[in-house]
Amino acid sequence: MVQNISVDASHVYKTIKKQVLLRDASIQLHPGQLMGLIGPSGAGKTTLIKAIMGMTAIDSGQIKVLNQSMPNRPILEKIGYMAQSDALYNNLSGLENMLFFGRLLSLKRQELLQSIDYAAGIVNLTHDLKKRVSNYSGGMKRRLSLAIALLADPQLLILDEPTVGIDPALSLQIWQELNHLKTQGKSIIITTHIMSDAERCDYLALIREGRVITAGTPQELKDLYKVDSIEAVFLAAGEQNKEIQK
Ligand SMILES: Nc1ncnc2c1ncn2[C@@H]1O[C@H](COP(=O)(O)OP(=O)(O)OP(=O)(O)O)[C@@H](O)[C@H]1O
Repeated sequence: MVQNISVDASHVYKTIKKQVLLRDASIQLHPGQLMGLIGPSGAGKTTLIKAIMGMTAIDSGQIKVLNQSMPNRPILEKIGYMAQSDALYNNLSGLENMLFFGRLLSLKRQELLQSIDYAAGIVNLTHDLKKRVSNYSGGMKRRLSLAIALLADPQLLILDEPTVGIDPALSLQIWQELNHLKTQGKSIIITTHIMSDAERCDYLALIREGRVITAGTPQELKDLYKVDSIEAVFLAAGEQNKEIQK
């Protein structure tokens, strides 16, 4: 029987110009689960998610998304991706951006318009869609990028730092929607430096120097390191990793 795994990355290595960006990195994610990748800046979180999507070639290891080996173009279309920096057209309005990116999807016009309506509502941009993106704040641009990632109703959502620059009330609203998407069997990967976001993940993978140094539910990790916050887990796991490297 084929196992139902949304993301199965195993023993992934990636080196660029002699710098090892990923070393023996493995993560697994099942339908309906949300995983948070946390780790210091430059640890390899973005590299890992790009490898998962097949956007960056790996040296060795295996990556499967929705049971298919990556890279795989039809599978890539089932992934909603929000990059760390917003890839938006500043001279177009929010709506025009959504129409542009939406047209790259195989949706009928009516379906696309409904999707735009839904996604703009989730991120609270419905009343700003006619404004030019050059007049958006940083947080509004992040929200528009998230709405674009949601357009295809993707099976897998990959969000690189989704709540940066977003105020707490809206961040809560976005979390409610992510939790709702999970109940529909969607899988979600986020990267974050925000500890309150990390606490909301079903699973966390702590990444340091390209390695997944520890993984588990937030509670499992706190129990494992006998601490009461993810911040403390992060520090304790980092110290332990340094000892192992010596
Ligand atoms: N195309 C590239 N060429 C050379 N080095 C790269 C390339 N892409 C990433 N790196 C390096 O790989 C390392 C990991 O980068 P990555 O963006 O994956 O980190 P990150 O954990 O996502 O960091 P942050 O939290 O700051 O976003 C960094 O040292 C970065 O400089």
